[in-house]
Amino acid sequence: MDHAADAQRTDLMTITRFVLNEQSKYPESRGDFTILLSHIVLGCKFVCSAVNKAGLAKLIGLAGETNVQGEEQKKLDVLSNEVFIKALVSSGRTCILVSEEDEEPTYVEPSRRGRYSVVFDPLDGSSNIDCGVSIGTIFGIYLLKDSHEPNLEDVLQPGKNMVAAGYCLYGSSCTLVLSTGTGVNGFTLDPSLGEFILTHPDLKIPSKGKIYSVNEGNAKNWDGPTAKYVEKCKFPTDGSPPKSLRYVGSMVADVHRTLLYGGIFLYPGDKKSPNGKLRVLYEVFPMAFLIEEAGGQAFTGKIRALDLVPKKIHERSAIFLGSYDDVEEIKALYAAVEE
Ligand SMILES: O=P(O)(O)OC[C@H]1O[C@](O)(COP(=O)(O)O)[C@@H](O)[C@@H]1O
Ligand SMILES: [Mg+2]
Ligand SMILES: [Mg+2]
Repeated sequence: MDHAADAQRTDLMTITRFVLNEQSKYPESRGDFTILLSHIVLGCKFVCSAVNKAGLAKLIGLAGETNVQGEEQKKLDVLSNEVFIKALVSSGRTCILVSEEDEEPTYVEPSRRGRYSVVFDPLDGSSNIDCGVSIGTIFGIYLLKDSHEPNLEDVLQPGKNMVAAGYCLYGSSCTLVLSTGTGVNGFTLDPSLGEFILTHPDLKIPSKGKIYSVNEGNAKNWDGPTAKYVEKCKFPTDGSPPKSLRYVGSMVADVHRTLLYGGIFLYPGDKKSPNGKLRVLYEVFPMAFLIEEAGGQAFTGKIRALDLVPKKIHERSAIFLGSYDDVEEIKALYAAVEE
Protein backbone atom coordinates (compact mmCIF):
# COMPACT_ATOMS: atom_id res chain seq x y z
CA MET A 1 0.00 0.00 0.00
CA ASP A 2 1.68 3.26 -1.18
CA HIS A 3 0.56 5.44 1.74
CA ALA A 4 2.25 8.57 0.33
CA ALA A 5 0.42 8.24 -3.00
CA ASP A 6 -2.80 7.41 -1.16
CA ALA A 7 -2.38 10.41 1.15
CA GLN A 8 -2.03 12.65 -1.88
CA ARG A 9 -5.20 11.27 -3.38
CA THR A 10 -7.55 11.94 -0.45
CA ASP A 11 -7.89 15.29 1.34
CA LEU A 12 -8.08 15.71 5.12
CA MET A 13 -10.30 18.75 4.92
CA THR A 14 -12.09 20.57 7.73
CA ILE A 15 -15.32 22.44 6.99
CA THR A 16 -13.64 25.77 7.77
CA ARG A 17 -10.79 25.05 5.33
CA PHE A 18 -13.35 23.92 2.76
CA VAL A 19 -15.37 27.14 3.04
CA LEU A 20 -12.18 29.23 2.92
CA ASN A 21 -11.38 27.49 -0.38
CA GLU A 22 -14.89 28.30 -1.61
CA GLN A 23 -14.48 31.90 -0.48
CA SER A 24 -11.24 32.29 -2.45
CA LYS A 25 -13.34 31.78 -5.60
CA TYR A 26 -15.00 35.16 -4.88
CA PRO A 27 -12.21 37.81 -4.77
CA GLU A 28 -14.74 40.45 -3.61
CA SER A 29 -15.70 38.32 -0.61
CA ARG A 30 -14.73 39.77 2.82
CA GLY A 31 -14.97 36.46 4.66
CA ASP A 32 -18.35 37.36 6.17
CA PHE A 33 -19.88 34.06 5.07
CA THR A 34 -16.97 32.07 6.48
CA ILE A 35 -17.41 33.80 9.84
CA LEU A 36 -21.18 33.25 9.79
CA LEU A 37 -20.74 29.57 8.97
CA SER A 38 -18.15 29.08 11.72
CA HIS A 39 -20.78 30.30 14.20
CA ILE A 40 -23.42 27.94 12.77
CA VAL A 41 -20.88 25.11 13.09
CA LEU A 42 -20.27 26.12 16.72
CA GLY A 43 -24.02 25.99 17.38
CA CYS A 44 -24.22 22.50 15.84
CA LYS A 45 -21.33 21.23 17.99
CA PHE A 46 -22.99 22.67 21.10
CA VAL A 47 -26.37 21.08 20.32
CA CYS A 48 -24.74 17.80 19.30
CA SER A 49 -23.08 17.49 22.70
CA ALA A 50 -26.33 18.44 24.49
CA VAL A 51 -28.26 15.80 22.49
CA ASN A 52 -25.64 13.14 23.27
CA LYS A 53 -25.94 13.73 27.01
CA ALA A 54 -29.64 14.68 27.10
CA GLY A 55 -30.61 11.79 29.40
CA LEU A 56 -27.77 12.59 31.81
CA ALA A 57 -28.23 16.36 31.79
CA LYS A 58 -32.00 16.22 32.39
CA LEU A 59 -32.60 17.67 28.93
CA ILE A 60 -35.27 15.08 28.15
CA GLY A 61 -38.96 16.01 28.24
CA LEU A 62 -41.11 19.12 27.97
CA ALA A 63 -40.05 22.70 28.67
CA GLY A 64 -43.57 23.63 29.80
CA GLU A 65 -44.10 26.21 27.02
CA THR A 66 -46.02 26.08 23.73
CA ASN A 67 -44.58 27.55 20.51
CA VAL A 68 -46.31 29.54 17.75
CA GLN A 69 -47.15 26.25 15.99
CA GLY A 70 -49.18 25.21 19.02
CA GLU A 71 -46.63 22.47 19.76
CA GLU A 72 -45.47 21.73 23.30
CA GLN A 73 -41.79 22.71 23.26
CA LYS A 74 -39.22 20.15 24.34
CA LYS A 75 -36.38 21.30 26.61
CA LEU A 76 -33.94 20.68 23.73
CA ASP A 77 -36.10 22.78 21.36
CA VAL A 78 -35.72 25.74 23.73
CA LEU A 79 -32.01 25.15 24.45
CA SER A 80 -31.14 24.73 20.74
CA ASN A 81 -33.04 27.88 19.86
CA GLU A 82 -31.18 29.93 22.47
CA VAL A 83 -27.83 28.48 21.33
CA PHE A 84 -28.40 29.34 17.66
CA ILE A 85 -29.80 32.82 18.32
CA LYS A 86 -26.74 33.56 20.50
CA ALA A 87 -24.29 32.02 17.98
CA LEU A 88 -25.85 33.86 15.01
CA VAL A 89 -26.06 37.28 16.71
CA SER A 90 -22.51 37.01 18.06
CA SER A 91 -21.23 36.31 14.54
CA GLY A 92 -21.88 39.99 13.81
CA ARG A 93 -22.88 38.89 10.29
CA THR A 94 -26.68 38.59 10.57
CA CYS A 95 -29.58 41.05 10.35
CA ILE A 96 -32.81 38.96 10.52
CA LEU A 97 -33.26 35.58 12.22
CA VAL A 98 -36.38 33.44 11.73
CA SER A 99 -36.71 30.42 14.03
CA GLU A 100 -39.41 27.77 14.19
CA GLU A 101 -39.53 28.37 17.94
CA ASP A 102 -40.08 32.17 17.82
CA GLU A 103 -43.39 33.74 16.75
CA GLU A 104 -41.68 36.87 15.42
CA PRO A 105 -38.38 37.34 13.57
CA THR A 106 -35.36 38.58 15.56
CA TYR A 107 -34.06 41.87 14.11
CA VAL A 108 -30.39 42.20 15.09
CA GLU A 109 -29.57 45.61 16.56
CA PRO A 110 -27.62 47.89 14.14
CA SER A 111 -24.35 47.80 16.14
CA ARG A 112 -24.13 43.99 15.75
CA ARG A 113 -25.76 43.69 12.34
CA GLY A 114 -24.43 42.07 9.17
CA ARG A 115 -25.82 41.29 5.71
CA TYR A 116 -27.15 37.75 6.14
CA SER A 117 -30.64 36.60 7.13
CA VAL A 118 -30.82 33.09 8.60
CA VAL A 119 -34.00 30.99 8.71
CA PHE A 120 -33.67 27.90 10.88
CA ASP A 121 -35.30 24.97 12.65
CA PRO A 122 -33.09 24.67 15.75
CA LEU A 123 -34.20 21.12 16.46
CA ASP A 124 -35.99 19.06 13.85
CA GLY A 125 -37.71 15.80 14.73
CA SER A 126 -38.76 16.85 18.23
CA SER A 127 -41.08 13.85 18.57
CA ASN A 128 -37.96 11.64 18.45
CA ILE A 129 -35.85 13.46 21.06
CA ASP A 130 -36.89 11.47 24.12
CA CYS A 131 -36.37 8.08 22.46
CA GLY A 132 -32.89 8.88 21.15
CA VAL A 133 -33.81 8.56 17.46
CA SER A 134 -31.91 10.79 14.98
CA ILE A 135 -32.84 14.48 15.02
CA GLY A 136 -31.22 17.55 13.51
CA THR A 137 -30.94 21.28 12.81
CA ILE A 138 -31.93 22.85 9.47
CA PHE A 139 -30.85 26.27 8.16
CA GLY A 140 -31.14 28.52 5.10
CA ILE A 141 -29.25 31.75 4.39
CA TYR A 142 -30.29 34.85 2.40
CA LEU A 143 -27.98 37.79 1.57
CA LEU A 144 -29.19 41.38 1.80
CA LYS A 145 -28.83 42.74 -1.75
CA ASP A 146 -28.07 46.34 -0.68
CA SER A 147 -27.84 48.54 2.45
CA HIS A 148 -31.56 49.14 3.04
CA GLU A 149 -33.03 48.72 6.52
CA PRO A 150 -33.62 44.94 6.81
CA ASN A 151 -37.32 44.02 6.80
CA LEU A 152 -39.64 41.04 6.43
CA GLU A 153 -39.43 41.17 2.61
CA ASP A 154 -35.79 40.10 2.97
CA VAL A 155 -36.89 36.67 4.19
CA LEU A 156 -40.31 36.31 2.52
CA GLN A 157 -38.48 35.49 -0.71
CA PRO A 158 -38.47 32.44 -2.99
CA GLY A 159 -36.12 29.69 -1.82
CA LYS A 160 -34.15 29.94 -5.06
CA ASN A 161 -32.81 33.31 -3.74
CA MET A 162 -31.02 31.65 -0.84
CA VAL A 163 -27.19 31.76 -1.04
CA ALA A 164 -26.66 28.67 1.12
CA ALA A 165 -28.50 25.94 3.01
CA GLY A 166 -27.67 22.99 5.20
CA TYR A 167 -28.59 20.67 7.99
CA CYS A 168 -26.82 18.93 10.83
CA LEU A 169 -27.89 15.38 11.66
CA TYR A 170 -27.49 14.27 15.30
CA GLY A 171 -27.50 10.52 14.76
CA SER A 172 -25.10 7.60 15.18
CA SER A 173 -22.56 10.16 13.99
CA CYS A 174 -22.98 13.91 13.67
CA THR A 175 -23.04 14.94 10.00
CA LEU A 176 -23.29 18.46 8.60
CA VAL A 177 -24.43 18.71 5.00
CA LEU A 178 -23.93 22.05 3.27
CA SER A 179 -24.42 23.77 -0.09
CA THR A 180 -23.34 27.28 -1.03
CA GLY A 181 -24.91 26.91 -4.46
CA THR A 182 -22.02 25.00 -6.04
CA GLY A 183 -22.71 21.37 -5.12
CA VAL A 184 -23.44 19.57 -1.86
CA ASN A 185 -20.80 18.34 0.61
CA GLY A 186 -21.05 16.34 3.84
CA PHE A 187 -18.80 16.67 6.88
CA THR A 188 -18.63 14.29 9.85
CA LEU A 189 -17.81 15.55 13.33
CA ASP A 190 -14.75 13.87 14.83
CA PRO A 191 -15.63 14.25 18.52
CA SER A 192 -12.00 13.69 19.58
CA LEU A 193 -10.83 16.58 17.36
CA GLY A 194 -14.01 18.64 17.65
CA GLU A 195 -13.66 19.14 13.90
CA PHE A 196 -16.09 18.55 11.04
CA ILE A 197 -14.10 16.62 8.42
CA LEU A 198 -15.08 16.31 4.74
CA THR A 199 -16.39 12.73 4.36
CA HIS A 200 -19.05 13.05 1.65
CA PRO A 201 -17.56 15.23 -1.14
CA ASP A 202 -19.76 16.41 -4.00
CA LEU A 203 -22.90 14.43 -3.11
CA LYS A 204 -25.14 13.42 -6.02
CA ILE A 205 -28.57 11.83 -5.38
CA PRO A 206 -29.25 8.70 -7.47
CA SER A 207 -31.70 9.52 -10.29
CA LYS A 208 -34.08 6.78 -9.12
CA GLY A 209 -34.49 5.07 -5.73
CA LYS A 210 -35.93 1.94 -4.10
CA ILE A 211 -37.37 3.73 -1.06
CA TYR A 212 -40.44 5.86 -0.38
CA SER A 213 -40.81 7.78 2.88
CA VAL A 214 -44.17 9.07 4.13
CA ASN A 215 -46.36 8.92 7.25
CA GLU A 216 -48.93 6.41 5.98
CA GLY A 217 -50.99 7.08 9.08
CA ASN A 218 -52.46 10.05 7.16
CA ALA A 219 -53.45 7.89 4.16
CA LYS A 220 -57.24 8.20 4.68
CA ASN A 221 -56.99 11.96 4.15
CA TRP A 222 -54.73 11.90 1.07
CA ASP A 223 -55.75 13.33 -2.30
CA GLY A 224 -55.93 11.18 -5.46
CA PRO A 225 -52.39 11.67 -6.87
CA THR A 226 -50.67 10.99 -3.52
CA ALA A 227 -52.77 7.87 -2.86
CA LYS A 228 -52.13 6.64 -6.41
CA TYR A 229 -48.37 7.26 -6.11
CA VAL A 230 -48.02 5.35 -2.83
CA GLU A 231 -50.15 2.54 -4.29
CA LYS A 232 -47.69 2.38 -7.24
CA CYS A 233 -44.75 2.18 -4.81
CA LYS A 234 -46.35 -0.80 -3.05
CA PHE A 235 -47.99 -2.55 -6.02
CA PRO A 236 -46.00 -1.58 -9.15
CA THR A 237 -47.70 -2.62 -12.41
CA ASP A 238 -44.59 -2.32 -14.63
CA GLY A 239 -42.92 -5.50 -13.33
CA SER A 240 -40.46 -3.57 -11.13
CA PRO A 241 -40.16 -4.67 -7.48
CA PRO A 242 -42.15 -2.78 -4.80
CA LYS A 243 -40.30 0.08 -3.11
CA SER A 244 -39.37 -0.25 0.59
CA LEU A 245 -40.99 2.07 3.13
CA ARG A 246 -38.63 3.96 5.47
CA TYR A 247 -39.97 6.71 7.77
CA VAL A 248 -38.05 8.01 10.79
CA GLY A 249 -40.37 10.94 11.47
CA SER A 250 -37.46 13.41 11.61
CA MET A 251 -37.28 15.31 8.31
CA VAL A 252 -33.47 15.69 8.62
CA ALA A 253 -32.99 11.93 8.99
CA ASP A 254 -35.47 11.01 6.24
CA VAL A 255 -33.99 13.56 3.81
CA HIS A 256 -30.39 12.58 4.66
CA ARG A 257 -31.15 8.93 3.80
CA THR A 258 -32.96 10.04 0.63
CA LEU A 259 -29.98 12.18 -0.43
CA LEU A 260 -27.52 9.28 0.05
CA TYR A 261 -29.62 6.30 -1.11
CA GLY A 262 -32.10 7.97 -3.49
CA GLY A 263 -35.86 7.57 -3.44
CA ILE A 264 -38.56 10.02 -2.38
CA PHE A 265 -39.63 11.77 0.83
CA LEU A 266 -43.12 13.23 0.88
CA TYR A 267 -45.21 15.15 3.37
CA PRO A 268 -48.31 15.83 1.25
CA GLY A 269 -51.19 18.12 1.95
CA ASP A 270 -54.41 16.29 2.84
CA LYS A 271 -58.06 16.88 3.75
CA LYS A 272 -57.07 17.57 7.38
CA SER A 273 -54.01 19.77 6.61
CA PRO A 274 -54.29 21.09 3.02
CA ASN A 275 -50.78 22.61 3.26
CA GLY A 276 -49.24 19.59 4.94
CA LYS A 277 -47.13 20.06 8.07
CA LEU A 278 -43.66 21.20 7.10
CA ARG A 279 -42.70 24.89 7.16
CA VAL A 280 -41.64 26.59 3.93
CA LEU A 281 -38.80 28.87 5.14
CA TYR A 282 -36.81 26.64 7.50
CA GLU A 283 -37.71 23.07 6.48
CA VAL A 284 -38.94 22.94 2.85
CA PHE A 285 -36.62 25.56 1.29
CA PRO A 286 -33.26 24.41 2.75
CA MET A 287 -33.99 20.75 1.92
CA ALA A 288 -35.24 21.62 -1.58
CA PHE A 289 -32.08 23.73 -2.17
CA LEU A 290 -29.83 20.79 -1.18
CA ILE A 291 -31.78 18.16 -3.13
CA GLU A 292 -31.76 20.28 -6.31
CA GLU A 293 -28.04 21.01 -5.90
CA ALA A 294 -27.48 17.23 -5.68
CA GLY A 295 -29.40 16.63 -8.92
CA GLY A 296 -32.85 15.80 -7.50
CA GLN A 297 -36.17 17.62 -7.53
CA ALA A 298 -38.50 19.24 -4.96
CA PHE A 299 -42.19 19.76 -5.84
CA THR A 300 -45.14 21.15 -3.85
CA GLY A 301 -47.88 19.28 -5.71
CA LYS A 302 -48.32 22.39 -7.85
CA ILE A 303 -44.94 24.08 -8.50
CA ARG A 304 -41.16 23.75 -8.02
CA ALA A 305 -40.75 24.20 -4.27
CA LEU A 306 -37.97 26.81 -4.60
CA ASP A 307 -40.29 29.06 -6.67
CA LEU A 308 -42.71 29.42 -3.76
CA VAL A 309 -43.02 32.98 -2.39
CA PRO A 310 -44.05 32.66 1.30
CA LYS A 311 -46.44 35.30 2.71
CA LYS A 312 -45.86 34.42 6.38
CA ILE A 313 -42.69 33.24 8.15
CA HIS A 314 -44.30 30.08 9.57
CA GLU A 315 -46.21 29.19 6.38
CA ARG A 316 -46.52 25.45 5.60
CA SER A 317 -46.40 23.65 2.26
CA ALA A 318 -46.84 20.12 0.94
CA ILE A 319 -43.50 18.71 -0.25
CA PHE A 320 -42.37 15.85 -2.50
CA LEU A 321 -38.58 15.69 -2.82
CA GLY A 322 -35.86 13.27 -3.82
CA SER A 323 -34.58 11.41 -6.89
CA TYR A 324 -35.29 13.20 -10.18
CA ASP A 325 -37.19 10.30 -11.83
CA ASP A 326 -39.24 9.48 -8.72
CA VAL A 327 -40.44 13.08 -8.30
CA GLU A 328 -41.11 13.21 -12.04
CA GLU A 329 -43.60 10.35 -11.53
CA ILE A 330 -45.60 12.20 -8.88
CA LYS A 331 -45.52 15.43 -10.95
CA ALA A 332 -47.13 13.46 -13.80
CA LEU A 333 -49.91 12.23 -11.49
CA TYR A 334 -50.68 15.78 -10.33
CA ALA A 335 -50.49 17.09 -13.92
CA ALA A 336 -53.02 14.43 -14.94
CA VAL A 337 -55.64 15.74 -12.46
CA GLU A 338 -54.98 19.33 -13.62
CA GLU A 339 -55.98 18.45 -17.22
O1 LIG B 1 -45.29 12.90 13.00
P1 LIG B 1 -45.51 13.32 11.60
O2 LIG B 1 -46.86 13.95 11.35
O3 LIG B 1 -45.21 12.25 10.62
O4 LIG B 1 -44.48 14.52 11.32
C1 LIG B 1 -43.12 14.28 11.27
C2 LIG B 1 -42.49 15.54 10.75
O5 LIG B 1 -42.64 16.56 11.73
C3 LIG B 1 -41.38 17.09 12.10
O6 LIG B 1 -40.96 16.50 13.28
C4 LIG B 1 -41.60 18.59 12.27
O7 LIG B 1 -40.43 19.23 12.65
P2 LIG B 1 -40.16 19.71 14.15
O8 LIG B 1 -39.87 18.52 14.96
O9 LIG B 1 -38.99 20.61 13.96
O10 LIG B 1 -41.37 20.46 14.63
C5 LIG B 1 -40.44 16.73 10.95
O11 LIG B 1 -39.12 16.57 11.35
C6 LIG B 1 -41.00 15.39 10.50
O12 LIG B 1 -40.72 15.13 9.14
MG1 LIG C 1 -38.71 20.57 11.88
MG1 LIG D 1 -38.08 21.94 15.19
